[in-house]
Amino acid sequence: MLLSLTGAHVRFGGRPALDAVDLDVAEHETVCVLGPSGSGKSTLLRAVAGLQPLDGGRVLLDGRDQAAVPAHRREVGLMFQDHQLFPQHDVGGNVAFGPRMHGMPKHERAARVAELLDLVGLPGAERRAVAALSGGEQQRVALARALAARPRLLMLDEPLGQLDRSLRERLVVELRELFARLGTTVLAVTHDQGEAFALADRVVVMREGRIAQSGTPLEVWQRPADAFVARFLGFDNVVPATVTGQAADTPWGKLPVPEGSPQGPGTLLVRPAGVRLVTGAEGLPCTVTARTFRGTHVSVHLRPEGAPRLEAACALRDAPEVGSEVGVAFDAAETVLLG
Ligand SMILES: Nc1ncnc2c1ncn2[C@@H]1O[C@H](COP(=O)(O)OP(=O)(O)OP(=O)(O)O)[C@@H](O)[C@H]1O
Repeated sequence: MLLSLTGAHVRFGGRPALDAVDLDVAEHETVCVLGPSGSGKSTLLRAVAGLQPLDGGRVLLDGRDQAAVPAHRREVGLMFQDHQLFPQHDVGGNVAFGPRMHGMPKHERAARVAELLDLVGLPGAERRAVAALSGGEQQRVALARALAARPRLLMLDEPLGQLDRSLRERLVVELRELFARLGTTVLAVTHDQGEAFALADRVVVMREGRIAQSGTPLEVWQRPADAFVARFLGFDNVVPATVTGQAADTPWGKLPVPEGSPQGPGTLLVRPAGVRLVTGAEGLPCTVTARTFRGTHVSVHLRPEGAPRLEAACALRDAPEVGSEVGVAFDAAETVLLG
């Protein structure tokens, strides 16, 4: 493992910000830490970078305990969300900062800077003023600067935080390609699940200083560990359920569940794609309370009588009007028992 945290604890005024965190990052792996505001993501990065001492547990880089290693001697690069470029330096001066600090000779530095600006898609931008760059360009310069010192581990805090959506979606693809090409090991934190799922080989979901779930994007998406993770991912159709065979008793009535589902009491999730609108008197009667266009589909909000609200994903042309009465049927293939 390139990075291992074992039993990492950090407390602020008695409250845990990191609570018994165990986390491994393998060489060449990109791990994205995801979680709501205040769940401990930045504290985790700062602890690895040596900017935040641990109250318990260990940080190992390449198997070596980092307790006595000061921040500037750890082989990690850190890129913060407000990219903090030096406004008095041009682009080249910003990217060359780390190599200069490490005493790299001038001609080597120039070659390294040119290579990195090429990599991040800003070839020949050395002499441009950072104030004259767009937000996305500044982000790339910050990334080139973080990569310039060739860190063993690159850590990104909300790397694309302030950019608009289309730029973020484009950059996330470019970053993934770049990291694969360079073989960079990356630990990134974000509160944006789309970003995390697009960038990561593995996502780690945090809750109140603890790891709620760790897995590949597909594993976490298909099988959220619990109701918290499911809701954090934006799934709202989550209810208590009791499973017997291939049926579950829920507040929405008896629902079909996949073969092999855990039996007895539990928590059930139905993805919006598994909430089908049916005609006439069939299914669970619901009132349509809202419709939101999502580009590829319409998210339809439904209020059943005396049961928790539901969200359905509908084709654009099939979405019913707000206020209409519809019936709902459930699809076992889109239903998951959590935990
Ligand atoms: N220097 C500090 N002093 C006191 N409390 C702190 C300090 N830094 C963080 N905390 C607290 O520790 C907890 C975790 O904070 P942290 O910044 O790691 O969360 P986060 O997941 O990165 O949040 P965000 O997404 O808002 O950046 C929060 O409750 C926060 O208030």
